[in-house]
Amino acid sequence: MKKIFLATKNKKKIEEIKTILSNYNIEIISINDGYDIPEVKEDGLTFMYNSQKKALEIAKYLNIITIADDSGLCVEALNGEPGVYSARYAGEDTDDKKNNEKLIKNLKKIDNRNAKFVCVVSIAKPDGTVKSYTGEVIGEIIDIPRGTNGFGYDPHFYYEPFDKTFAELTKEEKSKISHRGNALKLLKKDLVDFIK
Ligand SMILES: O=P(O)(O)OP(=O)(O)OP(=O)(O)OC[C@H]1O[C@@H](n2cnc3c(O)ncnc32)[C@H](O)[C@@H]1O
Ligand SMILES: [Mg+2]
Repeated sequence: MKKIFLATKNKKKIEEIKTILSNYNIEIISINDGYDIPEVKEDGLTFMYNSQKKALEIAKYLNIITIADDSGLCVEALNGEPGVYSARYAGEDTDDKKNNEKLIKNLKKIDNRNAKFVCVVSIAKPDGTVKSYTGEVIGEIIDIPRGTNGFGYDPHFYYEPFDKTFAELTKEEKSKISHRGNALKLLKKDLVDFIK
C-alpha cells in the first residue's frame, strides 16, 4: 500500500483529512505515528506559498509523498484578515481562545460579518514535483460562540445553509462542505495518477 505523510502539527486537521481520504487504498501517516518533523517557517504572503513550502520541505526530509494544508479565515470587513496569519492572529504565543477574542473585538460595532475560510492543499514528491488545490466556504462571524467540535474559529463561523456554526457540525458534516473538504475533493481527482 502506498504511504502518504500528512505534514501538519494540527491534530484536528489530521483527523479531518483522514476522514476525507479514508476510502482510498493508501496509508496515511502523520506525527501520530511517531514521526518527528522539523518546523517549517510559514513566511509566505499567500496560502499557496506556505502550503507548497510545507509539503515540499517535509516530502524531501522524509523521502515520502507528502500532503500539507495552509488555511485560514478571511473577514471582509477586516480586509481579509487574519488570512495567512490566522494561526498567530493574537501573537506568536497564542491559542484559539485568544485569536477568537481578538477577532470579535476587532469586529465590534461592525455590521458586515461576511467571511470565508480558505484552504490550499498541496501534494509533493521528494523529487520536487508539487500540485495544489484551493477550496473555500462562505459564512458569517457571530459574536457568541456555539458548539464544541472542530478547532480554531469554528465556534464563531456560522454556516447559513445548515443554520449551525462549524463547531456544531460533526467531522463528517463539516468535511462535506468545508474549505478543506472542497480542496481535497479536487486533489482526490488527481491522487491516483499523482502517486503512481
Ligand atoms: O501549519 P500546520 O502545522 O498545518 O497547523 P496550523 O494550525 O498552524 O495551520 P495553519 O498554519 O494552516 O493555520 C491555520 C489556522 O487557520 C484557522 N483555521 C484553518 N482551518 C480552520 C477550520 O477548518 N476551522 C477553524 N479554523 C480554521 C485556525 O486558526 C488555524 O490554526
Ligand atoms: Mg501553521
